[in-house]
Amino acid sequence: MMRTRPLKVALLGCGVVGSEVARIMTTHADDLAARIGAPVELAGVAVRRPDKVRGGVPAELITTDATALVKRGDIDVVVEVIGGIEPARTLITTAFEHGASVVSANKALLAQDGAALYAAADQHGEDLYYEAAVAGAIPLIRPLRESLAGDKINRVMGIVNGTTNFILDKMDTSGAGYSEALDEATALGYAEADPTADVEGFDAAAKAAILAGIAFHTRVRLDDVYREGMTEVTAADFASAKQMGCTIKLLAICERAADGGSVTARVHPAMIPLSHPLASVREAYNAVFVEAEAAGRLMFYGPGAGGSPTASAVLGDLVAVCRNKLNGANGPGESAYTQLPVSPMGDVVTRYHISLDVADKPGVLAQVATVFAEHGVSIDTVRQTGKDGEASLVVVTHRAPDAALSGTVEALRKLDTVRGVASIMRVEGE
Ligand SMILES: NC(=O)C1=CN([C@@H]2O[C@H](COP(=O)(O)OP(=O)(O)OC[C@H]3O[C@@H](n4cnc5c(N)ncnc54)[C@H](O)[C@@H]3O)[C@@H](O)[C@H]2O)C=CC1
Ligand SMILES: N[C@@H](CC=O)C(=O)O
Ligand code: NA
Repeated sequence: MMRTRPLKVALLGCGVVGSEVARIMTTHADDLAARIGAPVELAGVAVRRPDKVRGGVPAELITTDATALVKRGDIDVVVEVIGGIEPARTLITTAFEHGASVVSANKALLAQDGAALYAAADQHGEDLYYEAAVAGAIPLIRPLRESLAGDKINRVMGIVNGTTNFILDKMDTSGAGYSEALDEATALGYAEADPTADVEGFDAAAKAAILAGIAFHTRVRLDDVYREGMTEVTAADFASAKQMGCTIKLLAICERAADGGSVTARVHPAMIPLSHPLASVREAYNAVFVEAEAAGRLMFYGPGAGGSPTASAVLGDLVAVCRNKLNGANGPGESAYTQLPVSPMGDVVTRYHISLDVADKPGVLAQVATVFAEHGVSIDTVRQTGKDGEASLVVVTHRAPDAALSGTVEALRKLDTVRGVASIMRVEGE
């Protein structure tokens, strides 16, 4: 039976995502009401620039006072799509204090203060949903929190940043320059307000922290995630990757240790074979593999960024939260009971692709091989090309602890015959 009194929604932020949320709420109002069992009404929209024309949003709903909006007392759900840490954090906790549940797309905040936000939601009997925060439109958070809640997840690995995937894809396929591709991604609404968050890997690291926390029922914060961005990936790296039958992707990898006693979370560029499903993830699409004990290997794929796809995830959460409100129920809260420590990157077992500029003279190869052996790192393949007394040596290793691999590289740098380390990249997906 349809309730006649509408559920009231406050929208904080009306940028790339917020404007699409407002549009869909308006154009799909009847369907949303039928699915929820009550009408949903946009009761206020907090913006920073009130003079900007916002088609479809009635002028009387616009306010620059987000705090007053969340304190109104008649708001059922606050949708936070302004981003950043403050004032988003205070607005969300104020919303809980004033009887509203929250839907947010804010991965930066959730990765930093998720535990405190969950605690505030729990204290006030409200919901905190954030499907849009990881991998845009792709249903991933709710499958992990709900559908897979009965299974044991051992690994989550994938592409979780649309902007960097877009840039790497353009560099790989059309030879586009980094800045040109970044400008295009920004114009398409994929990039963060400060795109450094994307290209330096902070956005993906925040998502990795969220995914690891949910998957392994523990607390993982942004600072626990090893992070390397993609700004140093060059055309030469792509050429090297091609010679190996690989491409380069920025990956987020969260793993439970084999003994189950710890977890790791990392974000870095990596070479992956062209035959791997992640290699064919193009443009701003995201794809995430989840490996669970009983379920086996699952793959989630779809648009990972952009206003409309992200709004889809926000609207899905809005419907769920509204249903909970009507039923007097709550969705799942934080599940961090395992309290597993997060191990450092040095303990992670990986493979390296190392490209060295060396002197082309007898004994160099043996010298280089000795350094690998001294660090307990086994070599898989070596490729040498030489010209005019100088040579390029490409070494691909077998799996070894990251600390041993980085120690090897440090020692190689000290050899007189090694003129320089042209590139180092991890190899994944084999
Ligand atoms: N754009 C995308 O593809 C995706 C974005 N997200 C997240 O969604 C959130 C919003 O992202 P976008 O819409 O892309 O950003 P945006 O920068 O286009 O929009 C944010 C809006 O919030 C407004 N704002 C900032 N502070 C405010 C305040 N105190 N009061 C009222 N308005 C304020 C800004 O003026 C801006 O219009 C961020 O947390 C972002 O990380 C998540 C997934 C995908
Ligand atoms: N800037 C992010 C937006 C979605 O989370 C991205 O590019 O993936
Ligand atoms: Na999602």
